[in-house]
This record gives sequence, C-alpha cells and structure tokens, in this order.
Amino acid sequence: MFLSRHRRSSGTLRDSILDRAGTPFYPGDPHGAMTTQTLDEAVESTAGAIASMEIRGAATIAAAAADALAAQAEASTASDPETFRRELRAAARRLHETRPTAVSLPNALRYVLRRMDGDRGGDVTDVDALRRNVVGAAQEFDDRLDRAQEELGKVGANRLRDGDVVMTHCHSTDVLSCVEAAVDQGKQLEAYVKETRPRNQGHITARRLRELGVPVTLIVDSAAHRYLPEADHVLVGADSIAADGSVINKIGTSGLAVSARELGTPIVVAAQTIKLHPETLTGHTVEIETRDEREVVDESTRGDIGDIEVANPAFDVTPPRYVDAIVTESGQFPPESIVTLMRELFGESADEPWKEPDERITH
Ligand SMILES: O=C(COP(=O)(O)O)[C@H](O)[C@H](O)COP(=O)(O)O
Repeated sequence: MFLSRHRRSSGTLRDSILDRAGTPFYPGDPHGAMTTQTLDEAVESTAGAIASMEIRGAATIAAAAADALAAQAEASTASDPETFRRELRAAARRLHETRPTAVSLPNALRYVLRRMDGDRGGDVTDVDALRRNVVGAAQEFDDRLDRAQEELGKVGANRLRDGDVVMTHCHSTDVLSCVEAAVDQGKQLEAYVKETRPRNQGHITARRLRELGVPVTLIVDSAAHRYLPEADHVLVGADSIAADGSVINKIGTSGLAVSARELGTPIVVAAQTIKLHPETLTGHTVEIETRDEREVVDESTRGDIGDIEVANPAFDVTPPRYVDAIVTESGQFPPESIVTLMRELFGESADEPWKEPDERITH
C-alpha cells in the first residue's frame, strides 16, 4: 500500500538491522545487575539511526522504535520473566534517549510496554507469553499507525479543493497522506515546497509529491512570504502537540505560520493522535532538540567565519492562535479543543514504563 511507503522510507535500513545479532548491554545503564545481559543489535542500530536521522520523522521513528522492542523480545535469552521485563525496559530507555522532541517515540514505547503483561498485570510467569505480547503489541502499533495515517489523509483531503496550491515545510508522512488522498479523489494540486534548512527535508517532500503527480516549485525558506499569496493552504506535520494546542514541528514552522496568518492563508497541521503529548496535561513543557552546529556550517566555512556562536535548534513552537485546524484520524479539531481528545486518549497522567519501578514518579 502506498501509505505504508510514505512512512517506511527507511524500511531497507530497518529490515537489515533486524537481521543482526546481539551486542553487549549498553554501559549507561545504572542498574548493575543488567551488565551480564544484552541489548539486541537491532535496538542499538535503530537508536543510532534515529539519533543520526537516517530514521527520521515522528511517525517513522515511532514505528522503528516499536519494531526494535519486538526484535529485543524475539532475541532475548532471558530465562525468567523479571529479567525479560528489565531487558525490555532497558531497550526502551536506550531508544527513548535518542531524540527528545517527537512524542511519538515515548508514545510508541508506552504502547508496547503497557501490553507486555497482557491483561494479567505483572503476573505472567512465562517468558514466551511476554515475548508474544511484545511482538503482538509492536505489530498492532504498526497497523494502527498505518490505519491512522490513512484515516487522517481522508480528513485532510476534504479540506483541499481541485486546483488548490499548498505550501509545505519539512517532510511529513501525515501531510503526504492528505495530499495522496486528495489526488486519489481526482483533485489536481500544486505545491510550493520549502527546502527546510539545514537538513533539506523539503527535497524528500518534493520527490514524493512528484511521484504523486503534483507539480512542485522548490523555494528557499526565506522565499515563503513572497509565495504565500499564491498558496491556498499551508500544510505541515507535527512532532508533538501540547495540551494548549501549541504545535511543535520543524524549525521554521512558527515563522511560516505567522506569515500565513498575516496574509490570510489557512494553516493546517496533519498529525495522528500519537503526536499528542500527554505530559503537557500536567504542565510539563516539550524539550526542543538542539543539534550539532556542523549541520549549519561545514568545518571549512566555520574556519573562515572565525569565533562566533552557531545555534541549531531542530524544532520550534507555533502558538495555537496561528493554527486553523489540527487534522487527526479522529477528525479535525481547532487547536484549543485538542486537550479534550488528549484527556480521552491518555487520561490525566502519563506513566514512564521504561523506568525501573523504584525510579518512577507520577506526572
Ligand atoms: O518535523 C518533522 C521531521 O523532523 P526531523 O526531520 O528532524 O525528524 C516532521 O514534520 C514531523 O516529524 C512529522 O512527520 P510525520 O508526519 O512523518 O510523522
């Protein structure tokens, strides 16, 4: 199915890493008792690929993390349930520490770990039953991601009319799903695609849109204001959505949204509900990742410029007043009402099942 291909562009990498055998348990684990156990190579490779952005984009990261937990479960040689559970928690911690901003990552880990004991609440005494639960939950998570992306695509497509021009920022598989559904309905669309410095994810979007038959004009980020009057919609994805409706997405989204509001162009955020950040319900803020300055200036340019600061935040926060609609698999919402959906899906608090029981705090 095409929708899976949106999200699984890192599939070759993921498939190859799932074949490899175990490596020594990672040294950062504070629990000395774990040092004789192993983290599967698939966990290490996936964590490395997420950190280096070979696997990137919130939905793709979430699917890769769930798959890595399944690989850990399949490879585990634990002889008793408590050792197995500790291994899975350690694998989840390794994945969790890779990138801080996309909440789809901890939400994926929560989904799988909460189902590890099935409905027996910690009483499972058989390692094989735990293994089956983890593998089954990871598969179920993947299937739900695919379905959610397909459903939200249909909702987003309803906002797009034949002949519309969209402007995009970064590369979002949720956004592409909306465009694909509109194209499937026979609508002709055109796109202005922002290149999205410093990593140029706009180039991926441009390629995918071309594959869908959408004519693309690639523009530098600073040309957005110049071309916005020709766009009918700004379409962006999200890494996290906070309880107040703020949207955390690739750096440059907030400036684009302010420009679009000024010029009267509607801003639509395409985001499956795994992008809702449950910890923001209790006042926590979303950490914005800062990445290496070499993404912005190469070493020879750095040498020429001399002794200056280079800042490279990967994401920014768009306040809800600049967002017209958040499109999810459960329908579209004004940003201010997303909190209701968040409470429905996550309750009032978010647990951290990757932590050892004695380290957990209630949010
Ligand atoms: O900001 C990015 C990617 O940032 P990075 O390239 O730094 O990971 C995307 O807009 C969201 O993750 C949504 O993507 P999706 O809709 O595919 O989940």
